[in-house]
Order: sequence, then structure tokens, then C-alpha cells
Amino acid sequence: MAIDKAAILERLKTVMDPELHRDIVTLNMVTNVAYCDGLADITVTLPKSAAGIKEMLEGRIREALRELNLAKVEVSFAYRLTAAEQEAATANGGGQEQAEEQAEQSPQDVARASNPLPSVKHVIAVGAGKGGVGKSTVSVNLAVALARSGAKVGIMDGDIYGPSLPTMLGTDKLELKTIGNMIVPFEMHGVKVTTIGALVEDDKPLIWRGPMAHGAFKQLATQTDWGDLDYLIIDLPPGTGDVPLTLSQLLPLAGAVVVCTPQKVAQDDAVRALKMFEQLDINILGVVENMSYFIGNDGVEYDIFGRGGAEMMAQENGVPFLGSIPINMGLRKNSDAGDPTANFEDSKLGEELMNVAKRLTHQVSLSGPEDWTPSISIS
Ligand SMILES: Nc1ncnc2c1ncn2[C@@H]1O[C@H](COP(=O)(O)OP(=O)(O)OP(=O)(O)O)[C@@H](O)[C@H]1O
Repeated sequence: MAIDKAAILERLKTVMDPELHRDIVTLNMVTNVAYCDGLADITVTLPKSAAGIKEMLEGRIREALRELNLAKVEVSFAYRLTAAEQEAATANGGGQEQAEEQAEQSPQDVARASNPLPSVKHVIAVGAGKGGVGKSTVSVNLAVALARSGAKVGIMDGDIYGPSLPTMLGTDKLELKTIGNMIVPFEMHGVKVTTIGALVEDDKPLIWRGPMAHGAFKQLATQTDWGDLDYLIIDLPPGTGDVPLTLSQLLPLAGAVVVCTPQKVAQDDAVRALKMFEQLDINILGVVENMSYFIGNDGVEYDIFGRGGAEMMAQENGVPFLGSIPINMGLRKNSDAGDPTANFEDSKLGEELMNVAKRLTHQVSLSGPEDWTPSISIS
């Protein structure tokens, strides 16, 4: 068998990242492969925070290349700094050169260089480690809260496997319009909305293979006529799959919000989502604790799932906490009825939702370059 760079890359595609369960080539971690006369030289670039998996990865790489019978394999590691780490290195004096040397092209660098949505100021992804924790509910209510505060807001159903936005925003009976090859977004509750749900038949199972998922997501994001937006919220599918990877390479993000319920099992999955965003070089804007507590008819607050669990998880992982949303029957009913505006007529719930949005805009203002000031202020 002829050995060349392509053959080495093929073998490296069998090496999986232990956290993300995807291969290191697809994750863009293999930043250099050189081969000559039986000697292979491989460079793997990791986020600094993943330095601990270096030995394990090296072992897996050597194992994967064994069947090529190479005379010698050199594996070296480089580390990618987050934007905050690069700034800190520069501020510490003399660190810039080192930071530049270490900074490889991350998926977000690629997205920043070719931003297909320059009229959108801040793209915010909303993700969760697992389904059913209220990711779509939080996405919708954040979008409406931001719009009620005067911002121009769009929301996109990136949950291409199980779109909930048509029901939650009441667009399910509406017909999608296009002009030329551009989708005209619905305008509901003060928010521009686009969803894969409008492009496929109801009740049809949505099965996408990797490249199809990539194409559907890309088309929805870039072929919607968003106009000027302050915020574009993207409701991601649950877990750590193809879509976040596509997103990280496609759009420069202000960051990601991770939704989590308080239970320990939900926290473990949310930590996986945090790690995924970190590895894709996506800034974490914060964690939202959904279904935090329940207020009974007796007015007593019941901590059904262990209120505060997600906040503690956020603290332990050094990421901001954006606030708690209670279990609320009205919230569920309004979601089913496609009427999120009604959530803001309940003073306690409305206040909680507005507070989460306020903290989010604060984190966004901290996340970007200095000229990225948020265009609204929520009091
Ligand atoms: N705080 C809450 N109080 C009451 N009901 C809620 C709350 N949050 C979510 N729900 C309800 O829970 C169900 C699941 O919520 P949602 O669809 O937002 O979850 P999800 O994490 O997006 O799920 P998936 O990713 O599997 O689509 C919905 O019926 C929603 O109305």
C-alpha cells in the first residue's frame, strides 16, 4: 500500500476525541501532517484547557498508524488560546508574539474571516447537553425578551432534527415565502423567525446524514433575508453532534448559552456541551437553569429538581450564570399555544425572563471587540 499524507489522514480519522466522540480530523485538531521516507510528522492543536488529554491522544494516534508500518512517527502538540487568553497574554507584556505563534486557525477564525451575515451584530447559540430541558423554550423567550426591550431580533430553528419553533411561536399554520433564492422570515411576537419546520412536511421523521444536516443548516442560516439584526438566536439540536460543528465554522458567534435543569444527571450532560463549545473555540455566555423550582397554589416554592444545581455547575466550570426560570404551567401552555408574549404578562415569570435576557446582553457586551456594545439596555 502506497503511503502518503492522505493515507495518514485516513488513519487519523479513526482517532476519536474522548469528550466529543468525533474524530480529530473532522474536529480540525490535526493542523499539520508531513510525510517523507517512512517518517511521519503530525501536529495536533488543542484548546489549552484540553491539554490533559494529550498523552491519551498521542497513544491513540500511534495505535491508529501502526498498520502503516512507518519507520518513525513524531507527534507534537500546539495549543490554541481563547480570545480572552490571548488578550491576557498580550496584556502581560511581550506575550503577543507567543500568542500569535500558538494561535492556529480555529473554526471561529475561519467563520470570522468569511462572515456570511455581516448585518447581524451578535449571533448567540442556545444549546443543551440533552433533550427536553427547555432549550427551545429558553431560546424563544430570550428572543422575545430582547425584542420587547427594543432590539432587532431573529431566531433560527437550528434544531433540524426536531424543530419546536413553529409550535412555540405559532408559525405552524403559516406558509413560508421566498424571494428569489432567499427565505422571507416570519415576523412573530416582534421577532424574525425561520425554521426547517416550514420547509418539510409535518409528521415526517427528519433524518439527516452529516452532509445533509450541514447543508440544511447552512441554507437556513445564510439564505434567510434577516436584514439588520442586533441579535440572532440559534436554537441548536440537543447534544454534541454535526450542527454545532457546522455552526462553529460558518458564523462568528458572540457565544453560546447552555440550558440545564438542576439535577446531577442533567449537569453532567451540560458539562459535555460546555466542553464541546470550548473545543470549538466558542465563547460561553452562560448557563440558564430551567425548571429551577415550582410555586404551588399555596404560594410555597418547591425545589422539585434541586434548585441551584445548574448554578453550582456553572460556578465549578468557571462560566457565568444567567439566571433561573421556574416550572410554570402558563409557560408550558403558552408554548403549546404559540403565544410567548403571554409569558411576559405574568409579572413574576416575565421578570425572571427579562433578567436572564439582561444578564445575557451584559455577557455579550463583554465578549466581543470594544465596538460591539449592545444596542439596548434593559432596566
Ligand atoms: N420552565 C418550564 N415550565 C414549564 N414547562 C416547561 C418549562 N420549560 C420547558 N417546558 C416544557 O417542556 C417541554 C420541553 O421543552 P423544550 O421543547 O423547550 O425542550 P428542549 O430542550 O428544546 O427539547 P428538545 O431539544 O428535545 O426539542 C415543552 O413542552 C415545554 O413547554
